[in-house]
Amino acid sequence: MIRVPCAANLCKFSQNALKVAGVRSQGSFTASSKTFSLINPNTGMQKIHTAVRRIQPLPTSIPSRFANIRCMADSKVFIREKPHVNIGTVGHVDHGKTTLTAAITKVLSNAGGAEFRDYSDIDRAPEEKARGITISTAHVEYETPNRHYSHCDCPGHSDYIKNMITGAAQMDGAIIVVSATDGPMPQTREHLLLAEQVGIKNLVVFVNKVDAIDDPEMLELVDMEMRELLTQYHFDGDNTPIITGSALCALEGRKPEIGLEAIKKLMQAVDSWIPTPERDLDKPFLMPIEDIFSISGRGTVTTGRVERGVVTKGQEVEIVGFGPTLKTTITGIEMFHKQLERGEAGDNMGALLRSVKREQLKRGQVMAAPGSIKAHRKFIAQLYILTKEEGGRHTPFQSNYRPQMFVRTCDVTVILNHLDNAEDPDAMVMPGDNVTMQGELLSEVAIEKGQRFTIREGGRTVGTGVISEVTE
Ligand SMILES: Nc1nc2c(ncn2[C@@H]2O[C@H](COP(=O)(O)OP(=O)(O)OP(=O)(O)O)[C@@H](O)[C@H]2O)c(=O)[nH]1
Ligand SMILES: [Mg+2]
Repeated sequence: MIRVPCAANLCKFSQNALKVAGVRSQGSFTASSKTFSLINPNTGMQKIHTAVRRIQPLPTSIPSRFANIRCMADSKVFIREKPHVNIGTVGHVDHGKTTLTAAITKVLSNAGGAEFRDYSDIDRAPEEKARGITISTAHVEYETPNRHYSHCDCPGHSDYIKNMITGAAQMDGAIIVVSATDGPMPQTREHLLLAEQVGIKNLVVFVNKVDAIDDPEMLELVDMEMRELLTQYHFDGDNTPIITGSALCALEGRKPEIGLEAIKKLMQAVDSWIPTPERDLDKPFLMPIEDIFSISGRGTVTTGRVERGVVTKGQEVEIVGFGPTLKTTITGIEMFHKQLERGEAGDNMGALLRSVKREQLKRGQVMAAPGSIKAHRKFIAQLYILTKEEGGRHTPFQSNYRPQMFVRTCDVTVILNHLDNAEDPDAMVMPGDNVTMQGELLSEVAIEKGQRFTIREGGRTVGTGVISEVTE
């Protein structure tokens, strides 16, 4: 059963259709609306369905793959499929992230691609519980002629840090806002560093508040400084689009040359410079192993939820983690007690394996397309350490800290140390800190750059992290 995160206003028919498809909404239903849309978080495809008496419009494969339901106010039947991209505004405090978010919705709402969201509406961000950590984020939705966007804006610096490390609202790209009056400031740098470490590859720069400067040379300076910084953090400093304008003017409908027009230019740059993320279905197959059974007369079966890619009966796979990689062939795929020819991202399936013994397998290994992932022992990660209030540690720790690391279905002891080139190798890591550390796992596990994980100690989560580099 999938729970639908947002409240949906759907009529009785849609409710039934969803029920049959195995989708459960947390919201209440009303009898007013006739169409609703489903956004597939894996493929980013958005489908708008019409509610009808018969429950046909929802194919049975929907439940595992669609997670969001949004109600469309009008009752016209239309199907729209646009690629979906997650972005956000980042940058130094007060540089205009929230004003820009509101301005984007205003400009796009005039073109029919958004619902206007007022500044106060966005800034009063709801608190989200992401893996036990409360993060304030506002999610705003809009679309350009080419793509559908979910846009995340956080109220405070620490919320950005948590959000980017936990991936509460994963960003495929971001708009970095920098005020023309100040130029890049400490949090501009910090967000660039974080963006790099969590694997965001493309950024667009918005130089804001140009209405408030008298000296146009200031703009050249900010442009130069931003390109230098981008290059320093391994972004494409030479070619990254830098748009100048005023979010406030756009929001207040003044000076269209730096208001409205700048926002249009910005969204064109976002459309073209931030690539559509590769769909999970197109990636090489990977399923973390949750459980292992041996079925007498048939062989060994592994179960789990397919994280990415597609697998078919007869396909060769590798079992990676805890010891040497094993090669085997999938001789059968089963879902809900039915034999199938293929499984794909989002499916919970069981795989019957050729000539592998139950004793050779372990929860925490992954089953993957050959050569697509390897087991490793050492890595560098960006970590956020929970505060006492967030259920984390009450006391700081130092190098040689040994919590349990949870990654996919695996848990393994990890030794965390300050980096070899750390300024102070004895430095304390305090609850609430954001630190870069190197980790050494006691057993080899399938990990890769960008992999998120949590660290736990005595049964409670004390931190969360993302791997920025695999070193050994
Ligand atoms: N003159 C001028 N002021 C602006 C512009 N954009 C935003 N501001 C003002 O700058 C201040 C900060 O704007 P916000 O949008 O709240 O900035 P923020 O980056 O979201 O700030 P935090 O969420 O606190 O980090 C507000 O007073 C805005 O009205 C602009 O284009 N021109
Ligand atoms: Mg803000």
